[in-house]
Amino acid sequence: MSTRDAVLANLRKITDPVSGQDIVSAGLVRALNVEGGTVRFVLEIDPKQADKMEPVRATAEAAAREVAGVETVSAMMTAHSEKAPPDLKPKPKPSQTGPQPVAGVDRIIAVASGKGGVGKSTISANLACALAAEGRRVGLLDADVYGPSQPRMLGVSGRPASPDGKTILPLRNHGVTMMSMGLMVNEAQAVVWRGPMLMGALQQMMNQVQWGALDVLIVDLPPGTGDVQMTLSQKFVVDGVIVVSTPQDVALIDARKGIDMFRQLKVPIVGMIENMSTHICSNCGHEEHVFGHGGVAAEARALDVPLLGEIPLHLDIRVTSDSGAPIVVTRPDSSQAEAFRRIARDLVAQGQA
Ligand SMILES: Nc1ncnc2c1ncn2[C@@H]1O[C@H](COP(=O)(O)OP(=O)(O)OP(=O)(O)O)[C@@H](O)[C@H]1O
Repeated sequence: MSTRDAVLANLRKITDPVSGQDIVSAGLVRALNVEGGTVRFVLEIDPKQADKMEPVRATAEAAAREVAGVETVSAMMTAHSEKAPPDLKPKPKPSQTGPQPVAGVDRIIAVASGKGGVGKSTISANLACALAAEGRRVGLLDADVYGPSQPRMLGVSGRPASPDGKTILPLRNHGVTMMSMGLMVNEAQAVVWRGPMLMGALQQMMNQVQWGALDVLIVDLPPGTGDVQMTLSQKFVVDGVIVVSTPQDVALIDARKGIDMFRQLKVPIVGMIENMSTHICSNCGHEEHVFGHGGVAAEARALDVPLLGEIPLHLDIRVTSDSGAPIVVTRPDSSQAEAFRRIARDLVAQGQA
């Protein structure tokens, strides 16, 4: 029996609590894909049943893992669609193993940081919205499984649908097409994810999400130099990476490590952005250098990479991000928004985005 048939046989032993049938006969198992020891599939469910179905997903994952030769399993849940026919055909193996482009996507720009909490997601969201305002067709993939924040920042929620069982429909707001790994996995599960599962999920996000025709896909990476960064750079043609840092020494040391890694992976460095550069008091407009100022500019010079811009630390940037409409959308004429918009315009002018 092939691994695929053995996986299906095990999945047939699991009952769908909604229909009472086994989950394969009930048509819940979609996009089953076996590649070497890695098994991936989607459980297509009614979003109202998400809580009830989470144990089923976990059981299905465990059942697939019991099959001899299977090392890693990733099962995701997507919203149910009445029209979807079951799709259990194996996908053709990619002919090449080097970095691949993503269909319909002109450029992929990653946004990285060495350290967490330096504002990488805030910058990704604002840049995406600013590029959309410049008329670019923009996608934003939140690849930060450990702390997905783009659904909150762009004000979208709900589980993405999969109308054909093969592709996943992204969400859209503020002119940006968005998908987050956080919308597919629950956070408690994501924190224990390791290399192969992350790799599988990232590949699914890049290849199975219907991005449509995009001028640029921005990938908001997790902080640091881990599996997601490596997989993205090795499996996909990443046209450039933007490294975000605060001016503090600790953040800069980690940013330098990040730049070293991307250089080794042969990903071009688009430049660095200094975030929380100066603090502007929202009451009196007084400027203060809370984390020092100019540290990133000096580091960029030392590393011979461009400094793309400096974003002030301002309460409105945080409040607008937290409320689901980034500052470039809510207050496009403010000086804070202008800091992002200038970077976006420069990226367009340089042909980067
Ligand atoms: N320039 C800024 N001014 C004010 N607040 C900011 C600024 N940049 C980011 N923040 C706030 O700092 C917090 C961390 O930002 P964000 O989530 O973007 O960081 P991150 O680097 O993506 O973090 P993580 O590593 O956890 O993914 C958020 O509450 C955000 O609103």
